[in-house]
Amino acid sequence: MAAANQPHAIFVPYPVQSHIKTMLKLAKLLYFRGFHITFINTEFNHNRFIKTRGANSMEGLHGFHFFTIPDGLPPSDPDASQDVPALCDSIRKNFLAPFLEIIAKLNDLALSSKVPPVTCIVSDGFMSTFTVSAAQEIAVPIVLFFTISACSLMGFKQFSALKDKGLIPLKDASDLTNGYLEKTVDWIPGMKDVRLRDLPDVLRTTDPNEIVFNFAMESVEIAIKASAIVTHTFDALERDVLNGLSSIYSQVYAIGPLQLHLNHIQDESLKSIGYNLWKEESKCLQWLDSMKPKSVLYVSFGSITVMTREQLIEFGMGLANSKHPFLWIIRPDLVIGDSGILPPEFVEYTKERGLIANWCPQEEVLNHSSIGGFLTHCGWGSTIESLSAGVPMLCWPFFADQPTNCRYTCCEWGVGMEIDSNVKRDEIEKLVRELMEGEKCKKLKKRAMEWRKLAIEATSPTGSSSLNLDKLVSHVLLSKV
Ligand SMILES: O=c1ccn([C@@H]2O[C@H](COP(=O)(O)OP(=O)(O)O[C@H]3O[C@H](CO)[C@@H](O)[C@H](O)[C@H]3O)[C@@H](O)[C@H]2O)c(=O)[nH]1
Repeated sequence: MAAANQPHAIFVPYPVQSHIKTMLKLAKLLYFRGFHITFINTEFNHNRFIKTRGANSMEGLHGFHFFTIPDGLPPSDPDASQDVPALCDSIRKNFLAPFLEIIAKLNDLALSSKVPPVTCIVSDGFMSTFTVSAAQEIAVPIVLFFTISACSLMGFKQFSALKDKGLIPLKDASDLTNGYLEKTVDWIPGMKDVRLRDLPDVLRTTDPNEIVFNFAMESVEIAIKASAIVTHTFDALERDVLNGLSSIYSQVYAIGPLQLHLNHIQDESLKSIGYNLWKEESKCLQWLDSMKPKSVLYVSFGSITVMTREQLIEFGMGLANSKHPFLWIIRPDLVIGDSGILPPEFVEYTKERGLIANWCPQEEVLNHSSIGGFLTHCGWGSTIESLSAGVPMLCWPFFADQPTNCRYTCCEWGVGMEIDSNVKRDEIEKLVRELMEGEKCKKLKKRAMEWRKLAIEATSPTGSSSLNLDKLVSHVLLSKV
């Protein structure tokens, strides 16, 4: 029997690794504050979790259940990331009906007291195209959780204004290379000196009907109708942009970094329900145990980035020539049309000081005493995890919000150096040396440790993120619409 007055939140992540992980963390935090949780994955991702983590892997928290929605896409490789434009298109067209069916089913179960009635929806900001109307239909509050930085959310939110001003879509493909993207945009609330190229690269299209461009623009516009907006950041890190967002959306809460809140919960059951769609290789931590403090560069490009074999080799030979130890995550689907096998000279040069794995427990890796730097694609999950661990970064943004995160990491927060998009081994060698040794390295590490301290403060019981989370729960999630 479920308690009829227990709050019941439905969680709807955007169906890719990083978003699911961040949403699961917030769901667990609410669970430990007494919420009943229904978490919705696509069938594709649910099956991947079961395949990777085992048949019972989605169990272990009483009152924390999973439901699935078909993703509406043709069958694809069960170990690979999916096609983002196809997903966005399908979300707009196919997700509302099965979502309403789940809500109806839950409310039926509530009639026989098997679950509490649904009281609120916590939707990924990029699922707003169907979740906001569903919440209105059943008259419950809806929180849109953007699992990205405040600066990149602000970047996406400017798309409609940039379009109205005729600045995007691009007039011609030559605008990608003729310096047009260097144009400064000086009127965005809370953002100074950003160039078009620092905004989410989804705007770099010449096609006004491009799917992801329109999907992103629509998602952040619909967000105005939500009860509240949440971002995975903290006030001290992005105060100006958060103030800017508050002038656009009615209630904005920065509640990150979520892992640091979870670190306060001393309950073994927290470990049940894992976050990863790939299996973490624990050999990584054992290998790090054998390395010297702060000596290892961690290299990972997240869950969606892909690259050519030529790019992989440039990274590999740059790492080899830098002579620094490294742990490099090469997902099975990282290299386009290739198994990612590196040339014999790379293997020869690095066999004593390099480890390659398919996937690792990244947050444990970043917090390991042997890690001295992170070569990243600037996904927001990786960026905030690196800031939380006090680890400086080399940045090679690949797509979406990553150019914005890169700009802030390097120019505003002072904890990173950017790698040219046309990656070359000599530049990698030079930047790895700069990050891991010498004067610049000291400055970046000092700054990274300062951000770590502020992140820990924000998630202490009286810190800004903890207070924002308290307010989010009491003023929004437990309120009536
Ligand atoms: O071996 C690995 C590699 C990664 N991770 C985890 O995977 C996540 C990767 O997330 P992120 O760094 O955000 O990268 P993407 O997977 O690329 O994330 C997508 O979603 C993010 C927002 O959630 C966006 O910022 C990115 O641009 C978008 O590509 C992080 O939590 C990592 O800890 C592991 O646990 N082990």
